Amino acid sequence: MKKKKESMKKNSIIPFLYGLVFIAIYIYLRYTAVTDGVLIAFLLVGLISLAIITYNQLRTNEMAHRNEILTNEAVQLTQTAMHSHPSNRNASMKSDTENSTPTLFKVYSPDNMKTRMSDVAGCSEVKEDLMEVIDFLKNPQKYNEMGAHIPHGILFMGPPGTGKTMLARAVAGEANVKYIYCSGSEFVEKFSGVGAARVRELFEEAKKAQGPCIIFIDEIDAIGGARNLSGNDAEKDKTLNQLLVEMDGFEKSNDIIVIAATNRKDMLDEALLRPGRFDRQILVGLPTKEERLEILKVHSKNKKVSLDLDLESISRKTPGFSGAQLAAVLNESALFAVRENKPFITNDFVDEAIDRVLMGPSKKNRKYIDIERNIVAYHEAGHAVVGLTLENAMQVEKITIIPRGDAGGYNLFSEKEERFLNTKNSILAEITGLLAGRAAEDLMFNDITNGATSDLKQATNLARRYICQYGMSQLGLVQMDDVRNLSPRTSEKVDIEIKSILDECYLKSKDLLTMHKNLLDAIALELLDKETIDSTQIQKLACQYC
Ligand SMILES: Nc1ncnc2c1ncn2[C@@H]1O[C@H](COP(=O)(O)OP(=O)(O)OP(=O)(O)O)[C@@H](O)[C@H]1O
Ligand SMILES: [Zn+2]
Repeated sequence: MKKKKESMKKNSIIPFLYGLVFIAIYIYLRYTAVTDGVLIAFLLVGLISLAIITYNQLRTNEMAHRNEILTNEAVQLTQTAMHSHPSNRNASMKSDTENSTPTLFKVYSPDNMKTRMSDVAGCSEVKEDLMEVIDFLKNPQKYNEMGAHIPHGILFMGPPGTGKTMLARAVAGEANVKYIYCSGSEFVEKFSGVGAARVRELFEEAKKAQGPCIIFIDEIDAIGGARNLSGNDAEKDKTLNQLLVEMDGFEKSNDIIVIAATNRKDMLDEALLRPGRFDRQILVGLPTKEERLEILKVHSKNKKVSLDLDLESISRKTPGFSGAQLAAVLNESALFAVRENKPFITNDFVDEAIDRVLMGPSKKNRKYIDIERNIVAYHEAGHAVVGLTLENAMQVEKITIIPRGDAGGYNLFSEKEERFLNTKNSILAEITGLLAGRAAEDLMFNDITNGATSDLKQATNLARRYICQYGMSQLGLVQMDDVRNLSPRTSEKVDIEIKSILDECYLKSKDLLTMHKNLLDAIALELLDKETIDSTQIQKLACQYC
């Protein structure tokens, strides 16, 4: 309240001063040789501008007051939510509403940082990179004496769930330093200056440590997105500017390290990536097969697993899974075991859990009429036949017609061998495989369903990347990644090219299905009988009918 009165007092000084200056000039003019007309004009202009200034000041006062009330409410709500969440028991949330703008970050003392590098499986190169940072935090004087500068800003880039937060916590845990967590989205506010004030307070909190400290900003893209040229988002720009100011203000001897994480580096403002800011950028990508195995080992350590649980085979069946998804698979399997009253997690539970994590819960109670069941069986068999017969296609691990999430059924594919590069032929094979479900429906029933919606979406996106990112199409060696920069003519050309690739792949899949019609029938009939078939059964049918 006191603060509000003070700011109102400060704000009313401006019209008051303006009024004084105005009266002084009027008196001066009155006693000099100006005409009455000039005097009246001066009087009018002066009074109108005084009215405008006073009105603006009153509005600013009102906005600041509303702003304060709303942010106080927001803090109270978040505090309630955080205290009711068990994972936040160790975290203390700052909310100094009396003296400054409320903040929404969590401060952890070194004793509360239990995560270690050994808890993070895989990412050995990333961990190696971070060892130097940990050493600096442990012995800053060693580096300062040598005149060596350690980067104060580190940017983790990579898909969700790949362990970025875990790595930041592990750095703080290993170095035994204070850790402050916040999410970029918490700085996004409608009201002028609130986000910037929160950034200031975040850095003040870090400086309080009077020693090494880590600030982790998750989802930095929420504040660090490219600044708005149209000036529509002035509040967000102010917040980002404040972050830049704070980072530029680091002294050489300062031992605060800011780690930020993003899934969208392309969205970030260039200014953030300049030297002295987030100049060490580390890619935390999806795990390889070996890394998936290591992650599975870490997460199965504290679980009751059967002796024959084949982690190797699970890692093979889960290409593209993040660490978080793998952790979820093992957790889901444990839940299945409890539900079924079994003493251990078995391979069957894990298979079921992979399906669940990938496609959502099964909908066994969803009843198909017979014709729909037939269509789904042929649709899935269509995907499988192309996978089995087309060179460069992925290996089929499992096919099911048990509906899950939005899907009527699905194929689980694995990589024949782990590759880091996609060839032109393997991309075309993937598009052909994606369109094979629709092709089988058309071929067998002379009609088509909306069951291929997600296949078409994936195929179209892949074809677009083939043209616009990889430069593999007839349009040649061009990068047209940013659709916003395409002229209408080029856009049209891209659309025509996408259609031509999809049409070609569709014809190819229809040809393959016609050629291997016996295999298609055999897989569809087996699916209608058993609902789910695994790789051994699939291989058997393939040998018999190919
Ligand atoms: N390399 C890993 N080793 C062990 N566990 C992992 C690994 N990567 C992810 N996990 C598991 O996934 C969970 C989520 O990981 P984390 O929050 O660190 O991911 P993130 O990259 O920060 O995700 P987001 O981008 O969604 O914030 C972790 O708590 C952990 O259980
Ligand atoms: Zn499909």
